[in-house]
This record gives sequence, C-alpha cells and structure tokens, in this order.
Amino acid sequence: MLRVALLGCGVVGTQVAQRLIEHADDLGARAGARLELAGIAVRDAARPRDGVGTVVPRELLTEDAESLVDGADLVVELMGGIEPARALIHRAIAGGASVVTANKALLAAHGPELFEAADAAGVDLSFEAAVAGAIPIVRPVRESLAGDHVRRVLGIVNGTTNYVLDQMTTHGLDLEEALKEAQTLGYAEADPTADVEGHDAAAKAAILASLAFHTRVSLAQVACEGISGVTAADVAAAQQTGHVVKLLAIAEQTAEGVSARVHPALVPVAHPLAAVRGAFNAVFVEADDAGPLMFYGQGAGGRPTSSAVLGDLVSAARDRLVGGRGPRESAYASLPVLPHDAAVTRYQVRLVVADRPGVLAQVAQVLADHGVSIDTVRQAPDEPYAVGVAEGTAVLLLTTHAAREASLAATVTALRGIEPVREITSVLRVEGA
Ligand SMILES: NC(=O)C1=CN([C@@H]2O[C@H](COP(=O)(O)OP(=O)(O)OC[C@H]3O[C@@H](n4cnc5c(N)ncnc54)[C@H](O)[C@@H]3O)[C@@H](O)[C@H]2O)C=CC1
Ligand SMILES: N[C@@H](CC=O)C(=O)O
Ligand code: NA
Repeated sequence: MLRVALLGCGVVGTQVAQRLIEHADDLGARAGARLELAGIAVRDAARPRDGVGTVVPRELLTEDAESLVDGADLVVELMGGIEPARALIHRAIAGGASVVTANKALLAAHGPELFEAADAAGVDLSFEAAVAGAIPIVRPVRESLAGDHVRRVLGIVNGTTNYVLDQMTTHGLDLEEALKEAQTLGYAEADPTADVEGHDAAAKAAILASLAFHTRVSLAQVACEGISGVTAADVAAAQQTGHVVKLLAIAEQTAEGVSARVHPALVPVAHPLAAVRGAFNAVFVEADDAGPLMFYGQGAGGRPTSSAVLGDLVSAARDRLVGGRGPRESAYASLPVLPHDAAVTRYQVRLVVADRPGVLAQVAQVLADHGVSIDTVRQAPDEPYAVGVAEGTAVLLLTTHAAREASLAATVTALRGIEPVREITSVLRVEGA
C-alpha cells in the first residue's frame, strides 16, 4: 500500500479524490499496490464541496498540509500558485516522496530547483497535467521523441482563451461575457488574468520548449502577449480574410538558438488549429524524423485534468515499487535562448488612413524602407471592421511576408509617424500559413 497525500480540493483536486476512491481497485492493480488516499489538504475543511461527505469522507480533509505531506509516499499538488505549493513540494521530496503536480506556474518559475531536488533525492516529479490538461504531450515529447530532433512546437495550450475567442467568433459574445462562462465551467485559473494575459500559456510554452530542446527556458524568456487587446473588429477582419484568431504558443529551434513566444495570431481556416473549438487544446510538433505530429484533446477542466494526474500517479507508484525513477530533467543541450525580437513572423496591420491618391504608395514606402515585403493589401469599405470610419478616411488591411519581429515592429512604429496614417487599430501576427 502507498499513502497518497492530496494538496488541494478544488476543480481538479475534487475529481482526483473521487477517482482515487471510486477506481481504487483498478488503480491499485495498475500501479502494483493500493493507492490509499491518506488525506486532502485544504484551506477551510468545513466548507461544503462537491463529492465530499458522499464519495470522499469528510474526515480526509485537513488544514495541516505539512503533517499530511510528512506521512506520504506520493504527494499530488493541486493547490496552484507559488507558495505554499513550492515549500510543500520541497518538503515532500526531502521526505522521500514522489510528487505529481499540475502547477505550470510553479514549474515555469522554479522548475530547475525542484527538478534538482527530486534528482538528488531519487524521486519522481511528474507534471503531465501542467501542459494541455488531459492531452499526453509531456510524455511524448520527453520519452517517445527522445530519439528524434524536435524543431518546432506550435499549439493552442490555454483552454480558457480558446473558449473565449471561439465564443467571440461563433456567437459574437464579448470577451468579458465569454470569460465568465469559462470561469463557471472550471477552465480558468484562480486569477483569470493568468489566462487572458497569456501568462498560463507562456508557462506551458516555457515547459514545452525546455523539454523539446533539452535547454532550460524560463518564463521570463518567453515573449508574451494575451488576448485582452483582441476586439470584435479583429475577429470580423480575420473572418473576411479567411482566418480565425487563436492564442498560440510557439517554441522553435533555429541555427542561432531557441525561442518561445505566446501571442494571438491569425490562423488560416484551412489549418487544423483553426478547427480547435471551445476549451480544447492542440499541439503540433515538428520533428526531423517523425515529421509533423498533432496532439488534440481537452486542455482544461477538472475531469480531463484528473486523467493526466492519475496517469502520472500510477507511473510514479510503479517506479517507487521497483525502486526506479522516471526520466529526469534533460537540459544538456543548453542552447542560447534568443531575444524576443529575433522571431520570424508575418504581420497583419489594420490602419485608418487618409482616403486620397498616393497614400498607398507612402505606406508601401515605409515597409520598403524597413526591408519588409507586402503580401496583400485589402481596402473593402463595406466589410464590418471598415464601416463607420470618419469621412475622408479608409481602412487598409495590410499583410506582410515573413520578416524579423524587430523589423516588423519598427515598421509599425514608423507607420504611426506618417501623416496619412490616422490610426493603427490592430496588429496581429499571421501563423500557420
Ligand atoms: N482547472 C483546470 O482546468 C486546470 C488546472 N490546472 C492546475 O491545477 C492546479 C489546481 O487548479 P484548480 O483545481 O483549477 O484550482 P482551484 O482554485 O479550484 O483549487 C485549488 C485548491 O487548493 C486549495 N488551496 C489553495 N491554497 C491552499 C493553501 N495555502 N492551503 C491549503 N489548501 C490550499 C484550495 O482550497 C482549493 O481546494 C493549478 O496549479 C492549475 O494551474 C492544470 C490544468 C487544468
Ligand atoms: N486555465 C487553464 C487550465 C489548464 O491548464 C486553461 O484555461 O487552459
Ligand atoms: Na498534458
């Protein structure tokens, strides 16, 4: 029998607790020993919770997380946040317990110190649920592709923002309304700013880039822009040009080094990522020998996430029973992490300009001056995003060819400075074309 300490009984913790009890026989048979839920640490043991007092005995709840950790063989951390999660994981590892966590924020900020501690103590620190919820992605990148060379990872890794953008696109909801729904459905972080501003996706991008490129990539090294600036007009303009707006996490290796970034992007409707709806996630991996791979499934929500947590728990239990260990952190390649403005991408810029002869030539000259090539220019006064602009002005939708982020950003700054440009209403990157 192995004693399991569960830290947190929220959206994910509740589901994990229920399955540990309801599926105890199967889980025990798969692990090789019974997984005994020894207790559940919460902030307020008296608060009513789904399934507690029925499936899960109320006596299992405790407000003393430290004592619970001290008696455990396996610790499942589902509290979220940095402290006390970090201290409790260190305590568990120091006491010889293996740890399973879904806490991407903690791993992206303090992963190296936690992996080193686990390594020194000879225990597992597993985190499949931390990236793209139920989707098996950590294990495939770390284990199945260990013999290949991953070049690029491109994914929708935040369920909340994908749900919000999807609702804006298909039902015309505004961002706040759609976010409230995502919170009610249990997709959002305790502070949904982490979702909306891209921090949650950036933490996952840091983890994925570190795994894929055998190089430590920290949260601070991930360029991050969320969806709070995405408007109904952006969604409409995307539709007119055959795109959908998605929040993407992109990790790449080039000859110069590795990079990771998160930002909203226009994805062509024909691209498989465009069809990822609701809170679903999808991750594309491009590897030298395997070629393109796509992983798709539920990236958020209590039940889906509990699947990944329990998978890790069974593996950690098996490792423990044979006295072995799962794979350790691999950071041997230690490649340079490139600055944010080194990325190569394409921009779609929406500008309000004076509607008179010669303006297009002036705009084109600014792009030429920065070595940025134009792919398409669209001026369609009847399209929804262009209706209602001031008399004597027109809306241009300008899409560039691929160029360095630094050149594209400098081009936008220069466009703002020329007289015929009255306003730049949107700048979105175009990916997956
Ligand atoms: N909700 C989701 O869809 C997903 C969540 N995750 C991650 O799973 C973790 C848990 O997320 P949720 O279950 O959604 O969060 P939640 O906010 O619903 O639950 C957190 C639980 O931890 C407890 N807790 C927090 N601080 C505590 C403290 N100091 N002492 C004792 N108990 C404490 C709370 O009482 C609550 O029971 C987070 O790291 C989150 O990022 C990962 C994938 C999906
Ligand atoms: N808040 C996250 C939960 C899973 O990691 C999301 O919306 O994807
Ligand atoms: Na996962």
